[in-house]
Amino acid sequence: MKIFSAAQLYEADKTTVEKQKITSADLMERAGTQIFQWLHQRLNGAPVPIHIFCGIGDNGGDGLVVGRLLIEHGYSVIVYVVNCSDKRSKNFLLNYDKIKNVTKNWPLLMKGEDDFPEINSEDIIVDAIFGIGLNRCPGGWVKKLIQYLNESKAFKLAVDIPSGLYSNAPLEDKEAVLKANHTLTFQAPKLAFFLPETAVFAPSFDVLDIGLDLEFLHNAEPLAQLISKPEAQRFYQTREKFGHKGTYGHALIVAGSYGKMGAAILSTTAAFRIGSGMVTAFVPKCGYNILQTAIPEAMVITDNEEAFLSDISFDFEPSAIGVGMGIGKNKATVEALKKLFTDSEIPFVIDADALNNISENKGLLKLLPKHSVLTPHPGELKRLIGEWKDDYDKLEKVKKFSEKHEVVVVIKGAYTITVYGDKLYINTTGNPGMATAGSGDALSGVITGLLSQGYDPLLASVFGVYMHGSAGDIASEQMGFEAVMAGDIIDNLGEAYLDLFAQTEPENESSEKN
Ligand SMILES: NC(=O)C1=CN([C@@H]2O[C@H](COP(=O)(O)OP(=O)(O)OC[C@H]3O[C@@H](n4cnc5c(N)ncnc54)[C@H](O)[C@@H]3O)[C@@H](O)[C@H]2O)[C@H](O)CC1
Ligand SMILES: [K+]
Repeated sequence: MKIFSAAQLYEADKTTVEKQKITSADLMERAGTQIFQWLHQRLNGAPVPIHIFCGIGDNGGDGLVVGRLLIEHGYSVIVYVVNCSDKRSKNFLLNYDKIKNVTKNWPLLMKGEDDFPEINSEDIIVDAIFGIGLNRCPGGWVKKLIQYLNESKAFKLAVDIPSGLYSNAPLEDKEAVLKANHTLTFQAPKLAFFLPETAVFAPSFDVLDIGLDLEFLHNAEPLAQLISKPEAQRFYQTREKFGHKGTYGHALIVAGSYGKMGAAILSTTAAFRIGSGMVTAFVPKCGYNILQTAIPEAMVITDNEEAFLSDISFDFEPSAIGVGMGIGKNKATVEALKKLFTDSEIPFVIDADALNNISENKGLLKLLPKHSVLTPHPGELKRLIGEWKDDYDKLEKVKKFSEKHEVVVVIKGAYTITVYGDKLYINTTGNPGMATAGSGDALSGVITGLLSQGYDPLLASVFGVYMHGSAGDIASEQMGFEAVMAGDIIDNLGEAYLDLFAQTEPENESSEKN
């Protein structure tokens, strides 16, 4: 699924109206009707008080449509107009008139703090104050209203986007954004829903299809691509009936140091579980017995040093190399990396201490084979590219870094974002249970294992991140977030493959769950 900018959505809106020969009011009716249906299906006529806060633009217009339809269906509705300006939009005014046909209780005009209503915790708040047309940070009493609503324990449903959030620009004041419990967003999710500083305001959402012109949406270059099951299914490469272990490559995992041999075990196992034909672990001498005992399927080569890596030499041609998990920052290890990067022509997966060593010895970057995959968590990324002002600045810096060094960067987080040149791929699988030691080692093993099977570096990254997250989701469903350990993620990679094509009950809604 594509993520578009606010400007593109306005453009799509315009094209749709022209091509479908409808009015913009018709489109608003469609949007409002979708929101109404979502609520109606869940409330089923329950007499819960619904407070709808409408701004004076088209987001407010959507709120008025929802209000009218709810009133027509007998719900207990109070509509407020957050009267922050006289510049009411055409479709706001049209629906402001229409709502007066269905109720004697005209919308309440709010002009300041004195007009803030009492809201009980069992009530529902519908936030239709600002949508994607936000053009400045909410201030004055409107900001106070947003704060007042945030303090309420009532369920808060945002229309299109939580008010005060820009769809694709940095946050100015986190005190002036509505903290929605759920957001119903039109046609495509907004970039702000996926970035750490702003995602907290839209912790869950559904995408409502309002029938914007498909040709326009198909041809528009998105800000980012969202990776869910349908995309992952397309990435999957079928295993051949007559394949043999050589068909699926020979991955080399260069990992571990004294006290951190678990990292090597996790990456090696993950490379196997994602489908590598063969996996060799290259570890310091102290890891030999550990690896041979823990993973009998793996081959093991050792360094001359007992406790750290100093000379990474091997006598076969791996089809992919993952390096860095638990290797430490010994000087000799830096030299070993230099030689490894210089001698190899195939792209690497670079993780953990290999990233830290690169950050401290930037010359190593130039030695990296093109299309290598770097998998930093936020701390490692900061060491690599320096500080950033906000999430958007971070993405721009990573894009430049990716372009300059011709590498794929996997920014790990709640929504892991894979960056390649100016393209962004946002993953949708994964959960807080995966914030656990070794989860990153598992991911680097997964990506290395996919590379070894012939997935290209970008696909291996995007698909690997999806599969890793999906395995983590299956693990958490079985045991709860807290109990998940990295090994559980790896153990469920098989289930994640099965889940990829499992038959599921068809959804009877035109919405995408998240
Ligand atoms: N294209 C679509 O997908 C459709 C979107 N719909 C809805 O329309 C809104 C966008 O409406 P728009 O009128 O352009 O903008 P807003 O309603 O978000 O608000 C604009 C309004 O508010 C003023 N304003 C902006 N920021 C502030 C501020 N900080 N303080 C005070 N006033 C502010 C601004 O000047 C304007 O007057 C979209 O989100 C959807 O909900 C359609 O209904 C269906 C098609
Ligand atoms: K809103």
